[in-house]
Amino acid sequence: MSDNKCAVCSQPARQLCGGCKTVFYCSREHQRADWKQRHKHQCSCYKVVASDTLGRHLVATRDIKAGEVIIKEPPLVVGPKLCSVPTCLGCHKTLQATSPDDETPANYYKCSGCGWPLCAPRCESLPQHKQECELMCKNGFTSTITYQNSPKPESAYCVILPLRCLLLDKPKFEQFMNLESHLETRKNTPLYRMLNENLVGFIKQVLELPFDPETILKVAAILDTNAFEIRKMVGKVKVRGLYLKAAMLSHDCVPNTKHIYVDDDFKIVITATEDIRKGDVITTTYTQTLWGTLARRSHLRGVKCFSCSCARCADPTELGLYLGCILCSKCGAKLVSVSPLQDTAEWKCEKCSHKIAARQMIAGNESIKRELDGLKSGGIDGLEQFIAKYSDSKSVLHATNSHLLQAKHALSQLYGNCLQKLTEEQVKLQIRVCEELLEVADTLEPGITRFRGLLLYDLQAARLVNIKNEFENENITGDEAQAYLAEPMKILGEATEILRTEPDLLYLLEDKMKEISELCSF
Ligand SMILES: C[S@@+](CC[C@H](N)C(=O)[O-])C[C@H]1O[C@@H](n2cnc3c(N)ncnc32)[C@H](O)[C@@H]1O
Repeated sequence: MSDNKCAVCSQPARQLCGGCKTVFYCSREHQRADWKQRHKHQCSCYKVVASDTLGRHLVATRDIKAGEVIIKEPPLVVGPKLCSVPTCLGCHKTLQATSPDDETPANYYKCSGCGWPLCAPRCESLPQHKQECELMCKNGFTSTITYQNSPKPESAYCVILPLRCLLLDKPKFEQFMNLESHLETRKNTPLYRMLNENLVGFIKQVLELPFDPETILKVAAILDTNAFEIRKMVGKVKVRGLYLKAAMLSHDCVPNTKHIYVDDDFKIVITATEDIRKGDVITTTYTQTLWGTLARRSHLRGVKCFSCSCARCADPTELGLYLGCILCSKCGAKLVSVSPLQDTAEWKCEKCSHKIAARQMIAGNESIKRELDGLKSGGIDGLEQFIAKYSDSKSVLHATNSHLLQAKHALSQLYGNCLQKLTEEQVKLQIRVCEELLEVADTLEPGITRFRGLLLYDLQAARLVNIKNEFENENITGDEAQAYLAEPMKILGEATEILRTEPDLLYLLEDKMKEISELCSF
């Protein structure tokens, strides 16, 4: 006898909806009736399937249109990252100091129970903090985090999110523990040796909870494998959240969805960025689009414990963009890996017989990465110099090399924030850089992605400034300027449509629209 009940009459049922495979019916009649009334609006457009390469993953059960919401769900649990700047354990905003006056220096508000810094008394009683607070009070634990002028990441936060998982009610905890952990692979890493001391010690000795070390470490490993990094500009939120359905999304280096976080409870909304056909795998990315294959695969192995073999990773040319490649020192053609899914494979020139070893390639990449990382915080000048140096005809980097693209992306963002102050040359460079990045985005993050939306915006804004400059320099007439304005304005419409699906960017959109209407009023 089946335990499943008909969604219409609650009688025992065996017939499963073929679309979402989650709802049962006792008969065809009840299935048809329910479809018309309710289920066609609720039937999910994906199912969870398993394969040897991807493990459990999501597959589209029907054609999905770009812009369609695939999943919207609240988190099972939310909390600070393992090492986090002081963050409110109630509302999860990055903490602001209380306003100092003559008698009281700047400080954080501290929870009256456990002493962890919070925004204000109102955050003490929020449900996500209550249970852990009572437990810490009962065991006499008080946080020692203090206010610092320039807040630094605190590793003390590593205990909070795993503790919240351990405190989930039984059915939720069981669902959580059913997720992939890769615990055996993680156990011998420096991070897990640290967690074995600090996290296990805190849960067992300080809080005296009856969990064995294996379970505690598995909780941390499940979080590392499945949690999403939640970022919200408002309140500078930077925490982690675990979503049961979204955790089933597999990775692809050219994903077909994007996600945003909405409402105070950080619901995740997964949206298709392109049309997805019935039977296609629904994917997200766990890594950085602008990194080359060696860097992406090494990152995925380190943090997610698998070796990616997606179409982009398997292609020595990375879909024709050659992000991870350099130029041959002998003939100037491109050096590509002879076997991109083997990180130790040598790199060979596409034209001549020149070869270099993988370790040389890795060392070269690391050295340029260090140079670029040192510049990113230094502002416009450093990035301009880096781009000029590596765009030189003698450079080993080509226009779509990963390091150059990252520098161009960082520069386009800085330029975009001060467009009206740029020199005419800088405006022209911004146009070139945005055009190049857009070509890359069209291949690697196609469709209605945030990356494309912001680039379209910055490109059109730069084109408008350029038209204004040309008009002021009397290179074009007023009528010509008005005619030239038509195209950027049309493309701005497309950018606005994309960015409308990103509520976090709405205020940015308003600022940019104001700037653009000022630009157009010449
Ligand atoms: C967030 S979980 C996804 C759900 C998981 N597959 C499961 O069965 O529970 C991430 C894990 O899925 C697997 N995975 C996801 N994308 C993959 C890919 N492109 N290739 C190989 N494994 C992948 C890896 O084991 C990874 O650590």
